Amino acid sequence: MIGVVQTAVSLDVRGVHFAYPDGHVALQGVDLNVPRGDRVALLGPNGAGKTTLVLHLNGILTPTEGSVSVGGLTVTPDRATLAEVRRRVGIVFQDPDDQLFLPTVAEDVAFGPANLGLRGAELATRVDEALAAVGMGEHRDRAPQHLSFGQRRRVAVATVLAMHPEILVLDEPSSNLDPAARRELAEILRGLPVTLLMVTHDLPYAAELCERSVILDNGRIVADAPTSTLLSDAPLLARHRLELPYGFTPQP
Ligand SMILES: Nc1ncnc2c1ncn2[C@@H]1O[C@H](COP(=O)(O)OP(=O)(O)OP(=O)(O)O)[C@@H](O)[C@H]1O
Repeated sequence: MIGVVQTAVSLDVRGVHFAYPDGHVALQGVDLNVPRGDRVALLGPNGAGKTTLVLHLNGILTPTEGSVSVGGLTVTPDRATLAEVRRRVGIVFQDPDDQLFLPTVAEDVAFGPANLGLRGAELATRVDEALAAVGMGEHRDRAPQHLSFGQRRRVAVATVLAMHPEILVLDEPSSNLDPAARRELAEILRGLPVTLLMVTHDLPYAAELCERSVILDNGRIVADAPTSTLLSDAPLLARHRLELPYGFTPQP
């Protein structure tokens, strides 16, 4: 087992409402509890509120009503709490270019732990382990902008793993990956001993990686069940604009 994560803590979202400054109500009373070590897929149509919910998990957004806690720590907007929450919750955004901005892969991966105060051998070990976990060690001295999209996605995952997060949140990790890169990323994610929350439109990916799935629609959780149960419910999927690829049958 790779040594990049020490503990996994649970996520507790209670009664979260959120309205954007223009008044648009994006979340309308979301409850979601993820026990330690579980892997949960967050499904739902465009505009359902998935990214808005993710942005609450490390305090980028603050609920209008309700609360979010991470391993028992309630997310509040004060600096000390936010620093600890962001250490515990690592978010891999959909576009890796949002997370890569330094001249080399190794510098990008070192950036977060260096900000936590790590230096020298300890920092080097973090970088080596995170790059090894995503199979990108040999690319450490390359410029991120010269890598393929799938390689940049892996490096973005490494930048988050290097922080030793307890909860890993991924926003559409399989999008724009070729079939081999998609499968390899699934193998990497399956091997990580973290609590995992994955936003995805890729229902087979949810089935492959997550024992449980929730559907968010119109700012509300409308289903929460084992992934195979949920994906076998054709009327439920149709009601929430979710479609299985042709020929895919969920395995119990
Ligand atoms: N900055 C903003 N200001 C106002 N409304 C916003 C803002 N960002 C998102 N919204 C609205 O909030 C709702 C939820 O958006 P969100 O991006 O969370 O959906 P999503 O489920 O992630 O969608 P997708 O699958 O398309 O990524 C949408 O109706 C969207 O138009």
